[in-house]
Amino acid sequence: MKIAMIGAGGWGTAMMISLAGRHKDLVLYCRKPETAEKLNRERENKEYLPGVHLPEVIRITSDLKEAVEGAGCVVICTPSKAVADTAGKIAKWLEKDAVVVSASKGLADDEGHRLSEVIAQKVAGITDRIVALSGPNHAEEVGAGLPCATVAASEVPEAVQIVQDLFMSPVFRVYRSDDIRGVEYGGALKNIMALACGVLDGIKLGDNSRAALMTRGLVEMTRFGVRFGAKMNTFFGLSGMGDLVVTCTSSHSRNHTAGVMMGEGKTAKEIVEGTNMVVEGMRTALLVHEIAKREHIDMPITEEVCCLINGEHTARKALEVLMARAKKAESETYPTESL
Ligand SMILES: NC(=O)c1ccc[n+]([C@@H]2O[C@H](COP(=O)([O-])OP(=O)(O)OC[C@H]3O[C@@H](n4cnc5c(N)ncnc54)[C@H](O)[C@@H]3O)[C@@H](O)[C@H]2O)c1
Ligand SMILES: O=P(O)(O)OC[C@H](O)CO
Repeated sequence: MKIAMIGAGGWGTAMMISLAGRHKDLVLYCRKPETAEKLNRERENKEYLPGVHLPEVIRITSDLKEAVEGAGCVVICTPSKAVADTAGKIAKWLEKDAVVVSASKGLADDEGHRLSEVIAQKVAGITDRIVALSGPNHAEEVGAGLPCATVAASEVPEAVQIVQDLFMSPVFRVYRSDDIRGVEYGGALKNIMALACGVLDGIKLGDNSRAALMTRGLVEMTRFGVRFGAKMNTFFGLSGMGDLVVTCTSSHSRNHTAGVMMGEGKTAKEIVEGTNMVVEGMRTALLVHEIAKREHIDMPITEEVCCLINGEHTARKALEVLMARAKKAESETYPTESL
C-alpha cells in the first residue's frame, strides 16, 4: 500500500524512516520545493531530525497531488494549527475509503474540536476511516530505531486494524483503541503539563514537586477528557500517562524545554521566536483554558500555565497559587466516571 506523509518535521520524518523498514511505496510531502530538493540531495533532514539517514525508498516531493493520489493511507503530521487546512487541501486527491491518520497533537480550535473531527469534516463523503496515532514517541528516538509503543485509535475498527498492521514493527509496537477522544485529548493535554514541569525544573523545585505536578496534571487531563466523552481508563495508558511521563521528563521534549526557559525568565514570545520547532503546549493551554472556563472545568495547572504564557504571573507566583488552593480529599478531585 502507498503511504503518504504530509509534514516533514521531526515526527513525519521519523515515522517515514520507521516505515521504510517494511514498506516500498512511501512519499514524504514538504511544503517548500527548496526543502524537498534539499532533503532529496542530502538524504537527511538536518533542520528537524539531524543525524538520521533518509532511506532511498522514501520519495520526497512538494507536489501534494503526487503525494496523495493513489495512497491507501495518508498521515497528517503538521503542527495542529495547520491540520484543518491541510485536510481540506488533500481532499481533492484523496482516494475513496483511504485511511487518514492524524499524528499531530493538539486541538483544532477553541470550540474544543479534536484534530480527527476536523479531518473527518474535510474529507466527508470520501472516507470515514480516520485514525489518531499517539503515544510516548519522541522523533529523535524513533528515527534512531529505539523501541517504543504507541496507540492507534478510531471509531472504525477496520481502519485501526490497517494502521496497526502498517506501522507495527519489531521496534514500534502499536496497540489498538476504540477511544479516539481519550487518545487525542491525552496527546494534546500532556503538552500543557510538560510546560509546567519544565517551569518547575527551571526554578529547581526538585523531584517530589515534579511527581506531584505530573500526578495532579493527569487528574486534570482526565477531568477535561471525561467531560467531553473520553473513557477514563485511556488516560492511564500509553497515550495518557505514558506520553505524560516522557514529555515531562525527556530532554528531547520541546514543551519541557520551553517550560524550563519560562522558569528561567524568558517570555513565551522570546521562546517561540527562538525556535523553528513547534511547541504545541502553548497553543493548547490557551485553547483548553478558554473551554474550561466556559464549561466550568477546574483546571488550575492549565490556568497557571496560561498566566505564565501571558506574562501575568511569575513561576514563583504560579507555585504559590497552586500550593495555596483549598484543602480537600484527593478522591473528591477525580472525574465522576467510574473505572
Ligand atoms: N517531534 C516529536 O517527537 C513528535 C512526536 C509525536 C507527535 N508529534 C506531533 O507532530 C506534530 C508535528 O510535530 P513535529 O515535531 O514533526 O514538528 P517540527 O517542529 O519538527 O516541524 C514542524 C513542521 O511543520 C511544518 N509546518 C509549519 N507550519 C506549517 C503549516 N502552516 N502548514 C504545514 N506545515 C507546516 C514545518 O515546515 C515543519 O516541517 C505536532 O503536533 C507534534 O506535537 C511530534
Ligand atoms: O517534543 P514535544 O514536547 O513536542 O513532545 C513530542 C511527543 O509528543 C512526545 O511523545
